[in-house]
Amino acid sequence: MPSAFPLEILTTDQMARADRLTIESGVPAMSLMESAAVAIARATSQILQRTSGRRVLVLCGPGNNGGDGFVAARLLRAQRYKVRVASLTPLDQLRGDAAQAAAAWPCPVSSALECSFDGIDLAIDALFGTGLARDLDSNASALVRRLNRWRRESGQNVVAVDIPSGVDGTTGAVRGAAVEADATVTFFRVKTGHLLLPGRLHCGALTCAHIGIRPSALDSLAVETFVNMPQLWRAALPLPQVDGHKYSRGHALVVSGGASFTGAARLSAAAALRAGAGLVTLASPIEALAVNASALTSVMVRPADGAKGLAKVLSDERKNAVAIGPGLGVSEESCAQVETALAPQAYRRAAVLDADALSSFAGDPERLWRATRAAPGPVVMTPHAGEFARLFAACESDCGCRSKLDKAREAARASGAVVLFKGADTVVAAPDGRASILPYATPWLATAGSGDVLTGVIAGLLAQRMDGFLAASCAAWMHARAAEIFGPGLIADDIIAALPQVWRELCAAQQK
Ligand SMILES: NC(=O)C1=CN([C@@H]2O[C@H](COP(=O)(O)OP(=O)(O)OC[C@H]3O[C@@H](n4cnc5c(N)ncnc54)[C@H](OP(=O)(O)O)[C@@H]3O)[C@@H](O)[C@H]2O)[C@@H](O)CC1
Ligand SMILES: Nc1ncnc2c1ncn2[C@@H]1O[C@H](COP(=O)(O)OP(=O)(O)O)[C@@H](O)[C@H]1O
Ligand SMILES: [K+]
Repeated sequence: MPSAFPLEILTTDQMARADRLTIESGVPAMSLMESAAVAIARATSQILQRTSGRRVLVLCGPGNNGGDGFVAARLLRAQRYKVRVASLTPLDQLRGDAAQAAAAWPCPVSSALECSFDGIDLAIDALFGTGLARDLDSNASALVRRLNRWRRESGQNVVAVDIPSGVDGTTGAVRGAAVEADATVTFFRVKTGHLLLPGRLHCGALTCAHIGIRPSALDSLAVETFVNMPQLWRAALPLPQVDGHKYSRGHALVVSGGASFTGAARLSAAAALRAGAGLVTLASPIEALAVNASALTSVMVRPADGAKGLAKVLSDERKNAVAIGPGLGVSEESCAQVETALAPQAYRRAAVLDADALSSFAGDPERLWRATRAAPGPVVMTPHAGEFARLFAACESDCGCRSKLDKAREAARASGAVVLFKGADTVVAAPDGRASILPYATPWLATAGSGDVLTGVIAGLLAQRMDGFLAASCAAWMHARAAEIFGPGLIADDIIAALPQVWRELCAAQQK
């Protein structure tokens, strides 16, 4: 996992407001730019010390991102680095702080469109930052492509100021072309575009520098998007109590598919136990009872055929969280089972819907929303991109300018459920507007059954009565951390086996 960031994630509009509020409160804009440049110069010289490089090219754009570049150039020159500056815009067209920063640069400035990278040890990308308002034009795109080619061919480093130029700071989309950076230094708070793909892949090592904007600038921004890291959900993390017992840790029920599709639900069930549920029962079709029973030890198995059988097993109120979908099969009977799992009850049973529990409603998602909205407790849905597209066509059919985060939020509002939108940049969105973005997950997680394990971890946390949004966020993090601990060669079973180590780390941090 990357080093910790501040919890809040901003859009570029929110960042601009925080900036404005800070300047209105009396902090000079130039002092923010100076602090930003100090952080850039520090990151640059750390890399140059490592590579023993001395020669730096700073590419400056038309706005304040370019202004940061001019100031960083001056600071690095003062540290005796050999610095050249190239500008995308004629200097007489610069305005405000950027013009002031350029005026304080004591050496000649060349045109960025014609600049050479010959003999350069490191390039600073200060072309566009959070003010990027449209796709790069052909000149800027050509420059970015030339920079990327130089980086790949020379093996030298590129440091991006605030965000790699061409990445949309809010959506993470590439606007025509985008810089591929080795390190990105952003300011105050990370932006959504740093963590959503493809933006994250352009950032390299991302750090967030304090530049003098006070946290109180967040007060009026109503920030609802957070980095998915332990700080977000640590206070709600369920831990066994000295005076507790297994029932006080909750009882998760996992619904199994037919005889040839039982592995998925067993993975979920084992993961729910490892996530801390006091008891886990597998509701199995009678035809699959023998295979399930012979493959399980600490997970209990009960016969349950179809929706009726499930209703009978669920008549025990102590089964307070149900996971359904892995290996279930796409059918009308599956729809009926999901409706049974979500049926209004006098008590708050929680539910996780994954895989076939979602796909079974592809032809009539409104039917599923009726059930999720009426459900008595928290409901978490865990679609991957294919399942999301099938179920949330309305959130998908747009001009292409909405981000994964926007889509997940919209889906959560439409369904009244927490939506965990899987992938390398897993987003969790709650119907009340809260959302989290997982900053990192190893691609070794792309292996059969990995999603089934995630479903089980969520069910285990929900059984322990964790809030739906926090449980889904925590599960996504634990899942990713377990995979990171295990490392290369991972299969789904290994995620379950690594969960105790994740708990040990979380408990150790809790005791500090
Ligand atoms: N916020 C803070 O607290 C602090 C922010 N700081 C820094 O300021 C940066 C934000 O500065 P910014 O607002 O001037 O925007 P920036 O990214 O330089 O670009 C805007 C310029 O680009 C132009 N332009 C836009 N798109 C274009 C395109 N496709 N192709 C061509 N041109 C395009 C646009 O022109 P226009 O749209 O007006 O035609 C305008 O001239 C931020 O990333 C950080 O580095 C720090 O100093 C510390 C404090
Ligand atoms: N490239 C990737 N990087 C990080 N995590 C990934 C990547 N691809 C998939 N994952 C994660 O792996 C899991 C796969 O789940 P899913 O697609 O449902 O698989 P399955 O159905 O086989 O269980 C999800 O948690 C997803 O976020
Ligand atoms: K930049």
